[in-house]
Amino acid sequence: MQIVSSLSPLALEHEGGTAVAMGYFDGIHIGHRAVIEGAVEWAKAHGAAPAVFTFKLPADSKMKGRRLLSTEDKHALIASLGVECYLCPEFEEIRAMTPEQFVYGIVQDCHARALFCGENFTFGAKAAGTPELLKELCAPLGVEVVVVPMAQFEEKPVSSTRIRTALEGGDVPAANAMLGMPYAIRFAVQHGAGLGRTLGVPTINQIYPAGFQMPRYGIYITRTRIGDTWYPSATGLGTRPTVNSDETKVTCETFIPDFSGDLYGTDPVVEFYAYLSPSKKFDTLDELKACIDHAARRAKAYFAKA
Ligand SMILES: Cc1cc2nc3c(=O)[nH]c(=O)nc-3n(C[C@H](O)[C@H](O)[C@H](O)COP(=O)(O)O)c2cc1C
Ligand SMILES: Nc1ncnc2c1ncn2[C@@H]1O[C@H](COP(=O)(O)OP(=O)(O)OP(=O)(O)O)[C@@H](O)[C@H]1O
Repeated sequence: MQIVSSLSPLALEHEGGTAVAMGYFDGIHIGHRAVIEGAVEWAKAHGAAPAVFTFKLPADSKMKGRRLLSTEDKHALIASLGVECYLCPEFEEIRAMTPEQFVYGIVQDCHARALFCGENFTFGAKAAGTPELLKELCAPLGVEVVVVPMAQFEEKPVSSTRIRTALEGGDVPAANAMLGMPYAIRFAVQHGAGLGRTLGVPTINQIYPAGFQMPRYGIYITRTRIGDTWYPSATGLGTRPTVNSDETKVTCETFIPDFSGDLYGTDPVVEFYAYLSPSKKFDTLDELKACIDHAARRAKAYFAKA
């Protein structure tokens, strides 16, 4: 996938132009996929290159909520859908553009023959552009506009915002249904206090980077990929009240009962499946160990059934 990080013309290998899916696409949920797959299919049928036009926000930006996906994982998911060109300027570069400037800019830089978006797509300064205006502006240019119907979950449109809310409430099945895949993290394994290992429940510690959306604090059934193998696992996300009194220290700790080995320096994928319970402040470390073992048994039973 060719990645262009500013608003500048794409270098295309052939004359067929592009079909461009437009939007922020955080999470690559089922609605996003419908828009992107629409562009990929159109491109295949018309001898064009499938493209995505999106934009980058600073990590501390509040504009699109907290991140569901890292830039790398977003790229990998979009590439896996068959997208060949990825145009991703900083938001500042496009913030003040009128809807007309925005559309003419994309059509020119992407050599676009078709533009794809969802029904809730907005563009241009103050989000003034609508899908109707997009069609009006594109008609004289001979550029086709395809507005994809909103993908629904429980009779309401899916959005990245709804997925964030589901995660905040610990409703993993809803988040996963809207994502069309398990909610997952892939962060580097950090050194912890080493207490888990002493207790016989070693954990990988992963830290959510600033600006990322965290699920509700508590204990989850997860599975973890090491190499090419998926292992049932149990994850505790939060402040570890039994062993830590600093409320600002939040960790995501995963115990993988059927694996032993050194995972420091790796970034295993941890997929979330179900919220079990809130974390507790236990009086003894034996009780903490029993809680972690219990969650691990639940995880193994969950995947044994699946
Ligand atoms: C499945 C699971 C559940 C956990 N539940 C709790 C909990 O209820 N209360 C708590 O204080 N810590 C909980 N933790 C975090 C443990 O305190 C932590 O993993 C342990 O102290 C080891 O930390 P270390 O990796 O820094 O050595 C949980 C961890 C896991 C993996
Ligand atoms: N449920 C959906 N069905 C189809 N297309 C969608 C859906 N949700 C968003 N889109 C489209 O996907 C593209 C990217 O959407 P974008 O990430 O900007 O918004 P979103 O998913 O609604 O998230 P947010 O809640 O942050 O607004 C846009 O073209 C948008 O219209």
